[in-house]
Amino acid sequence: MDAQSASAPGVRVEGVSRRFGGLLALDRVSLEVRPGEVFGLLGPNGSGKTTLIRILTGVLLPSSGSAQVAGLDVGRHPEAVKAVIGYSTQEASVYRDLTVRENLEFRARLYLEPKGVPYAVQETLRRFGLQEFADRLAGSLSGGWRQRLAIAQAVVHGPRVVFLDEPTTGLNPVSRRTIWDLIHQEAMRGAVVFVTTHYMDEAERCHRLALLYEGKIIAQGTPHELEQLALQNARIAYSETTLPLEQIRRMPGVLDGWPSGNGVRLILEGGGPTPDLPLQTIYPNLEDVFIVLTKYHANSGRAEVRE
Ligand SMILES: Nc1ncnc2c1ncn2[C@@H]1O[C@H](COP(=O)(O)OP(=O)(O)OP(=O)(O)O)[C@@H](O)[C@H]1O
Repeated sequence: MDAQSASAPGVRVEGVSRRFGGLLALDRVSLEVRPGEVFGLLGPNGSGKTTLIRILTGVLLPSSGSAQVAGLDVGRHPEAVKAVIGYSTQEASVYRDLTVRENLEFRARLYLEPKGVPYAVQETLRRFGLQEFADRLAGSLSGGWRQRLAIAQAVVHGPRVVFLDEPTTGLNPVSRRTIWDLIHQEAMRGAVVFVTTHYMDEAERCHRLALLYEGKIIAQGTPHELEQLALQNARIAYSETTLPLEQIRRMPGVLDGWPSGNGVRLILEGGGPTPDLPLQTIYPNLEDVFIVLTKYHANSGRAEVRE
């Protein structure tokens, strides 16, 4: 991150709610993301991730609250917001019957003066390692390379804020790793990068995360902070037991459990009774964190956000 991007405005969301008829899809969401940060939005289906991204990309107005993207108010200046962002959804972004270069040119022309297009395209081909595929039809690329192109065209015009909706879904681990390197490359040039993902192991690669649940942010922080927050509310353990899972899940103090290796991985209520099982305490991963925080929120809201 350079000195200029460190002081440039990123994304600020203050008390944003969004209703669809009787449904409150977003409930007083607040967050702030700085240039140079990769920010992960996590949440189950229907938790409001897409609604939040649609608001931040100037497509949808909030019912209440306010949001600024690169210093621009999304409610007052949606068109100006669209000019400073890049957006890539899973399926929609790449035209399969255009070449890689044509795809990039098409997107660059929407944002840049004609004389700036060739350099932006050439530079993006280079940065994304796409030169040797430049004249291939996008439809003939493998899934990993097509996804690389999808991100490349989201950023070809050098946007200040980039939104990537599930950028690695369906890719093998090697391609996923490459895509994450490219995501961090965008943050390093000073962009704000928003990523939605369902893969918990990948969420660890974000600088910070927000967990959305039923339209509310129930926790936000670095992966490490969220792990610590989960540990304030629960204990994660491994038990080498052959007892049936259903029986284990009904034991007092057990919040959840699932098969793992030769035993069971358990989430135990913090400060609750200890089940009569051989237990080995283990450090939580982000999937554990997600389960702990959503369960506590659903039951009592005890693990509410603190920053
Ligand atoms: N245009 C709309 N009209 C009515 N309801 C909507 C509209 N858009 C979203 N919703 C509802 O708002 C809630 C949040 O949806 P949203 O698509 O934001 O969730 P999501 O977290 O992105 O889910 P997914 O992971 O499945 O994409 C859902 O209950 C959804 O049905």
